[in-house]
Amino acid sequence: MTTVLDLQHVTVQRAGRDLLDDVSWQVDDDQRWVVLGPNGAGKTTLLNVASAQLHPTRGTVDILGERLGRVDVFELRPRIGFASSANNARIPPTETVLDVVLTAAYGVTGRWREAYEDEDVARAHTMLHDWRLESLADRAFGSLSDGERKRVQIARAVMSDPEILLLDEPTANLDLGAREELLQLLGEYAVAPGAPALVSVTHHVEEIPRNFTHALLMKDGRVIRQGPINQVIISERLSRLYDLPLVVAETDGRYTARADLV
Ligand SMILES: Nc1ncnc2c1ncn2[C@@H]1O[C@H](COP(=O)(O)OP(=O)(O)OP(=O)(O)O)[C@@H](O)[C@H]1O
Repeated sequence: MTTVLDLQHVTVQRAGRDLLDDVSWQVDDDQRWVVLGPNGAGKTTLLNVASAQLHPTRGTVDILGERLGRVDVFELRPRIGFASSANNARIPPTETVLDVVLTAAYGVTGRWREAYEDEDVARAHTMLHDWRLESLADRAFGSLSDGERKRVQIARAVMSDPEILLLDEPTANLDLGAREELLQLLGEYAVAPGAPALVSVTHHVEEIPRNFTHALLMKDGRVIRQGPINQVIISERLSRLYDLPLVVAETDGRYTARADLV
């Protein structure tokens, strides 16, 4: 077991506000985390720190054994997979799905004059197969549905064989079928041999994939609770998080929540 993320007393201040407030959190390589919390809780800010995009105002951040502030982030970032809708804007809409995934091997978006190794092309096809994108290989990224784009973002993030994979709301805006398809893939990936540590931000307990092991609850920039998922995603804890009486249930590794307002 290796610790891949280690945040100690991390505070991020912007415009006089604490977006993160004294956050301490450790992720080991065999753990799969879900991060849950209301709008504005600081979840995306936390992922931005964990992906070496943002430095803390106070506290220490070690990612893959390297201390932020001491390491060259341009060497560190290729070791971190980060799939987020915010990255969509960087992908040229005319780029083919195959090229969107393939260019990840070179840390660029937009194919230009790179010469690709056969090995990389073969790996890109494997990624398309694993994330059920093979039939879309030649389609322009800009022509895809939201569900297809989400899978392309993840395939791209996984292409460079990251040591930690961060997912920001991977199932947001998906219809029921697309959501369930992606949750199935993520649940399988969570236990796939050689899969990296996973951290997935979500708004809904229904969107937690199977086989996730840990949960972190956030509110107002602070960690409210963290630990093994079956001790955190429970009625009492979520009711406190959302200031609402909630009934949380787990069936076959999937969760549901509803207000208990009868
Ligand atoms: N650069 C910034 N300057 C000032 N405030 C910011 C900045 N970036 C984010 N915030 C604020 O910090 C808070 C946390 O934002 P963040 O995006 O991390 O929350 P979140 O939990 O991901 O929210 P959501 O679920 O709505 O996506 C929000 O109130 C947001 O408005």
